[in-house]
Amino acid sequence: MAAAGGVALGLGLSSSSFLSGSYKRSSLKPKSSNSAFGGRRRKESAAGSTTTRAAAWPLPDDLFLAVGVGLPCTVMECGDIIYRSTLPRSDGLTVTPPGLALALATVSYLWATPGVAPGFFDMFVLAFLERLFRPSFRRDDFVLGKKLGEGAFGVVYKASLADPKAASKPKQGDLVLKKATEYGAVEIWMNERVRRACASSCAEFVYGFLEKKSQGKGRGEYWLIWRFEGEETLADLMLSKEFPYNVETKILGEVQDLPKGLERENSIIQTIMRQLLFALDGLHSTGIVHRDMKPQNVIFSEGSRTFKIIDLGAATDLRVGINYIPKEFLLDPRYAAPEQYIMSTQTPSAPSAPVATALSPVLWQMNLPDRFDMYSVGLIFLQMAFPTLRPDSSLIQFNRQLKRCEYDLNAWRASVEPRASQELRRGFELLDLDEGIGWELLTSMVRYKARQRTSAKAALAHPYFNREGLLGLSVMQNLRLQFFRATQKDYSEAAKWVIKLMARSGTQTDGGFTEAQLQQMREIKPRKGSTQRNALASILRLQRKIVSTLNESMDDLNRQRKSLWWSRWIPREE
Ligand SMILES: Nc1ncnc2c1ncn2[C@@H]1O[C@H](COP(=O)(O)OP(=O)(O)OP(=O)(O)O)[C@@H](O)[C@H]1O
Repeated sequence: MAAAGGVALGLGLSSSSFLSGSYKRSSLKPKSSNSAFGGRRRKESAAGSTTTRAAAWPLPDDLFLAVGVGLPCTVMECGDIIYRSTLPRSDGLTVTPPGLALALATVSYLWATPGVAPGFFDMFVLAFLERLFRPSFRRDDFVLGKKLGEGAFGVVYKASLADPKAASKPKQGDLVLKKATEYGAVEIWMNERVRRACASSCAEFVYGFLEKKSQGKGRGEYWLIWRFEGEETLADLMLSKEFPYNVETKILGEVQDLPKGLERENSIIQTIMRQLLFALDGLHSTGIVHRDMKPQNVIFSEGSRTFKIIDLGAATDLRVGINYIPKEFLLDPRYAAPEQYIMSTQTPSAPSAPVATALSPVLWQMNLPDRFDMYSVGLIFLQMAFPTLRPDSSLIQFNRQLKRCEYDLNAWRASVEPRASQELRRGFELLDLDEGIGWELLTSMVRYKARQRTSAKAALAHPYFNREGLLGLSVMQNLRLQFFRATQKDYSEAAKWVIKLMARSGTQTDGGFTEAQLQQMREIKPRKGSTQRNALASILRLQRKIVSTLNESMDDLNRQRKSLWWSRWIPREE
């Protein structure tokens, strides 16, 4: 009966692995050379097209038992059933070109911005560990100092620890405390995410907690704690007449031994821009879009001598779909890009966090949401170069002018340059240094179409940040510049040109398109009166309605699911 037991165990295994098991060769001796088990033939089509194979044993009472299912030997390697040496080796992986391509594609997808694999690691390992070792604080642990600011999302104070000697509390030094009135939990999540993914991009976050209301009624308040980075924001520094020289000493620790002038100012602005883009690239690479980039939200960190980003209250984490609501409208009109939404309005609200993470590279590539911040940084660059555009009123006026020029900076320049003031002309001169490389970078950021704007990573690789300017570019850097220029071109103009060309040369006999046909291609409108067309239109309308209803119900479901998911991460009341 040992054989019967063995057969039962062997169900579903291929005959090769089956035979390398506990059978003794003698007990399996076939009666004929082409039948593995003698007595019965395998149920296998001659062409090998069937995948079902029956194997049976003669048992003592001529009883046949057990059926195995496996691939036919025409498909898989079975080897000679008697001599093991002829069986295929089971020593591991065979690398094939399609397999390798598939593996590479999978790895690139998992690591493409904003990063599916790092996202899962962050969500299920790092965030979990951080929660275990999180220190605990209460509002009473701090003494509030002067008010630093009050915005739409809360009140910010300078603060210090009530008992600096207390164990398990953060190191000495001043802190910043924010009592969040809105989106407190989201801001805590964002800051914790940034601390794990790109700590140097933003002000150092210490902790966030939920404090019960003193009377025990209501939801309680969220408090956020950061290390105090410094007294001045970029906005404060830009207000000074000394800008950008007032930043030079802060960044370098000393004044450069150079005469004051455009070259020196340009190199200081370059350093500020590099630091800003570096910080922003850190956020974008991890799937966070700030949505409120402005000089007021860039603080100079005295400790690291760099500019850091603050105020993640309006930020959105597209890796896990947190605070991402397509219909939401959150922006500062002075610095906001012309598009109202960072994601297409056709995109439904993000699904549950793990699903959102898995799909995030697709959504990111479809919408390029980071380009919203790039427009704002472009405006900061513009304000640094043109002192006249620094006051709010001038920036608002500039925005109006740019809108009139259809967001084309070159058109704006052409309209203002002939009657420009001395100060405005100086700004153009600064950006025109090194064959206009600064102007080129600026125009690649401030564009109407998000897709045509450069990313923070590409901007950092721009030759503007090369110290010696264009003349000092190596062959590789020159190639990179050519590539950058090629990717920045507006190909819609080229498409229009091709269409025009086709119209001119096209005739029906030549097989080309006539002007009338092209017009039809441009605006395909349904003709009236066709019953077939009307029926098709009704079906399409119905289909659209079903899809939008489904999306809305999915959104509702996801909102409920997400609120459950959220409760795991939001700090509980202390
Ligand atoms: N880590 C920090 N170190 C030093 N100062 C800080 C820090 N964080 C915030 N500040 C100061 O507090 C001010 C307000 O901070 P923040 O912008 O985060 O608050 P807010 O309530 O969201 O304000 P708003 O809505 O106006 O942007 C900042 O302008 C800055 O001067």
